[in-house]
Amino acid sequence: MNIALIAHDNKKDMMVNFAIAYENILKEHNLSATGTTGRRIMEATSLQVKRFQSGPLGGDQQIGAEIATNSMDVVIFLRDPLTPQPHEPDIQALIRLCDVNMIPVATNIATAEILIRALERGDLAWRKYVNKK
Ligand SMILES: O=C(CO)COP(=O)(O)O
Repeated sequence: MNIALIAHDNKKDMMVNFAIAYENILKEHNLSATGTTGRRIMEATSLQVKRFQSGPLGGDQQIGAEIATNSMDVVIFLRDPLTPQPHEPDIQALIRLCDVNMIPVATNIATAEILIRALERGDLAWRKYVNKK
């Protein structure tokens, strides 16, 4: 499965802890991330992560392009709803495209935990059968 990992600055420690806690599950998948999130995950774990641009510099749009072609299977995006983001339109567009393509997306840690356990159980195996680019 192709998994996107994204976290706003106030949620990056949480994302790093998530990646450490679930490293054994995540290592079985193809991981992508926005620039800084990906760097932080790779510094803290032995996971290999394909890094796009930093979010405010276009990383959300790059991952959005993957989502638009239905090439992401799971998106974990730990958003900070209490801090204004300069690239808010990019964030909204990314989440909208998940809904367009029915891609499972978690925007907080509580849902992220549920999604990763669903992934481990094989509940997301149906993603293999959707049309990809
Ligand atoms: O801003 C982000 C998502 O909207 C995250 O980008 P970084 O991982 O580069 O900080």
